[in-house]
Amino acid sequence: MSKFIVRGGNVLAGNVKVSGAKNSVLPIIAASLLGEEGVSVIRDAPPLDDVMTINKVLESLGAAVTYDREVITVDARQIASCEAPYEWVRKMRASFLVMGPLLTRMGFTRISLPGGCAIGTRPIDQHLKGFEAMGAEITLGHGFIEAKANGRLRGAKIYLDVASVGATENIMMAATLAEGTTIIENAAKEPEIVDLANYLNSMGAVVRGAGTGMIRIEGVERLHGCEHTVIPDRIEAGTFMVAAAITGGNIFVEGAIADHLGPVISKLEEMGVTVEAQENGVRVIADKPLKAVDVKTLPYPGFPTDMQSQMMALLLVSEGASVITETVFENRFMHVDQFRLMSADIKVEGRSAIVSGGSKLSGAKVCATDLRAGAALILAGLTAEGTTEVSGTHHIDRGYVDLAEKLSGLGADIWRISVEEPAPETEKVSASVKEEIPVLKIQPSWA
Ligand SMILES: CC(=O)N[C@H]1[C@@H](OP(=O)(O)OP(=O)(O)OC[C@H]2O[C@@H](n3ccc(=O)[nH]c3=O)[C@H](O)[C@@H]2O)O[C@H](CO)[C@@H](O)[C@@H]1O
Ligand SMILES: C=C(OP(=O)(O)O)C(=O)O
Repeated sequence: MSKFIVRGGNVLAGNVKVSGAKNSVLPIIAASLLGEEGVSVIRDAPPLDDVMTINKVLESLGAAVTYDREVITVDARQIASCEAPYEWVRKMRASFLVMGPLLTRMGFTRISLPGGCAIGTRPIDQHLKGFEAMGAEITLGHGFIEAKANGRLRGAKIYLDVASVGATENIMMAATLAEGTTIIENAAKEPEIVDLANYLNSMGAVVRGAGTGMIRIEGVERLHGCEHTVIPDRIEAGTFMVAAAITGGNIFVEGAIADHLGPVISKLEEMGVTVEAQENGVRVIADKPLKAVDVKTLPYPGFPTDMQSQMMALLLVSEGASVITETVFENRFMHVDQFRLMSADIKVEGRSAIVSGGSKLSGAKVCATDLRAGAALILAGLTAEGTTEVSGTHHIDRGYVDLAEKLSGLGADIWRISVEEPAPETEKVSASVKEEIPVLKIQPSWA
């Protein structure tokens, strides 16, 4: 177990490079199960714990997977099992994305129910509705879902009740090998959907309209491996943009695609931050006091829910009161209690949080309740008075590559310590002090 230790007060400046997008690479790795011929080569695959998990899922299904210096190869010519084991699906909901590829290619799949998580119940009804419309028989029981196709899946017209990212991806993948045409209406429009569609098309699929609310897929007989480079992670980029703003800094976020970050850039500009879109990235300069703004999360192209907690950290140090409304997940304010430990003044009323900004945050011992909450607490720690200790780092490692190293490269006083486990709260504190180590490149356990 480990913790991040952050000493607040440094102004961040310099250049930071964004890694490949977690939310692109995960469905893309799942999609590589569709390749009956050849091998897939996926470049700019970030060394994240989630990537390790989905690679393990593929291996458990019989695919051969290698990972070397951000390049993944997947040889899925032989599939030995159609069952995604509980131990992996429990760790990461995106494991459920192997369902569409397995069902359409193998005609059968059995997968553990992903269940809820810290940010909401996260049902999968829209995924299943899509598979059923394509002719699959779905059975649920004993914590598993079984899906069976009698022959090939059939193309269908599917209207999603919510523009779900995962359901759009799962159905799109299933439709690539279905007989005939599938149309997904009210499809999610996220850049990661477009990246997946580009990958599928490179495999020989025929997917049109990705990035709009209507996606049309013409089924083909077979798909093959291909080469693909994953898009930069817009949420990691947004997190560094907030790091610049919260410390009054000047950061060039290399690789950030301004087009993917429209609402985040707009909100930062409304607050008084200067954002310059450049050819290979985005420069963020914060040289004046920040103004409070209201934020409402929405599906893309609205403000991303995955940036909500980081934005809350920023609004805590801005002048005035702001209202943050979370419309995507029903329980994504778990970080509020942790911010309160840092002397934040936030009231939650239903789906809205009223943030009273302008007072100095104080360093405290806090815990990441989910991935983005962890990043947000680190951001708050960068500006807080004194030292902040952030535990729950396993959440952060799911989605950020070398976060402490990248921030310290920009001048932040942040490092990671290992902590002995298990121990009662009081003992953990002394362990953390005892085992302080300088910033070093933390290798993922599987590298
Ligand atoms: C690996 C990945 O890409 N994760 C992202 C993906 O998650 P994920 O794909 O799980 O998110 P969805 O877009 O599916 O969820 C959005 C909303 O739809 C609801 N819903 C979803 C499916 C369904 O069958 N029924 C249903 O009601 C969910 O409970 C949620 O309230 O998009 C989210 C929303 O941008 C992001 O926060 C996650 O980082
Ligand atoms: C919620 C997130 O991811 P996941 O869907 O993988 O839990 C996230 O990236 O913030």
